[in-house]
Amino acid sequence: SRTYPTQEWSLHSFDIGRPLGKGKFGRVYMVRTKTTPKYILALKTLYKSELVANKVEKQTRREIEIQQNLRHPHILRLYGFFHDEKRIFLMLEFAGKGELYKQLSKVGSFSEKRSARYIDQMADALIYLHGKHVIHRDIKPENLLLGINGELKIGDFGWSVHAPGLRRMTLCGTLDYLPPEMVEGKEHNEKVDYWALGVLTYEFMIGAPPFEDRGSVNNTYRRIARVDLKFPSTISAEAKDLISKLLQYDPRQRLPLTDVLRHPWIVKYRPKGN
Ligand SMILES: O=C(O)Cn1ncc2ncnc(NCCc3cnc(NC(=O)Nc4cccc(Cl)c4)s3)c21
Repeated sequence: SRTYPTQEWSLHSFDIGRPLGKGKFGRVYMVRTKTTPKYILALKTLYKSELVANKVEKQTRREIEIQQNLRHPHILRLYGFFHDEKRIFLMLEFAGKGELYKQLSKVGSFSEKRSARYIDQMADALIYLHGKHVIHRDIKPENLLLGINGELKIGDFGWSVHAPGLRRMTLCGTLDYLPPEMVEGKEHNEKVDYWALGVLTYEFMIGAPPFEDRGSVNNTYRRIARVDLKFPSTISAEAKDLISKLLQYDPRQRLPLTDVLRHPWIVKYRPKGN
């Protein structure tokens, strides 16, 4: 393949636009390259001191190495990175419609049709990821973005690893998406993303994750370990069927992603012509 001249990138390569969001480790800015043709990107700044303080510098390196080699329409591109003495800068594909979780919290929950289309795109991206033996491990609405045409983009590979992995729960994000095997600290494989896909499907349609207990972390753990799954009556039988087949305690019982793509609930809402 053609080898591009490794352009030396720096902050001076860009006109800085509006801030897009405030992540945990730094801000994200919309930027435009000064080169012609001009490209619009999202520039994520990560403060080295913060990465060291949170012991995630190794993860950041791993994320950069993993995400730079991924090319998929539903995975946010990481074009490259550069750093100065204080910060690391990630040059990311700009997601024109921003953060999915903001839309979800604005409307409360998505229709079955909108949810099914997102899950169809997620399954496609995860098949690609797992094909490269990468597990995302942090599938949740906060890590999903929307492209300019409303298409889903998985971002933030800050927790992805090459399968299989064993993760200590250092950076405790939300536990709601953790599968039983991770709650129990066992070894895990890409099937953790199958479980998270089931949790995501549930949260898209109901507006809250299935095992959430806002009052107690321990009770959330318990509900996950028991797969204490309840559906409101508003959910269609086909949606319940898919979610139940993904939220299986035994990772080996979880519905393979290729069968997710063929599931009646997904096929029913797939746009005609693809
Ligand atoms: O989301 C927003 O704030 C707003 N927004 N709106 C549009 C838009 N278009 C693109 N990107 C955006 N945001 C950046 C998304 C990320 C992708 N990849 C990341 N990687 C990361 O954070 N890695 C990381 C950090 C700290 C520690 C470790 Cl271990 C890993 S963040 C956009």
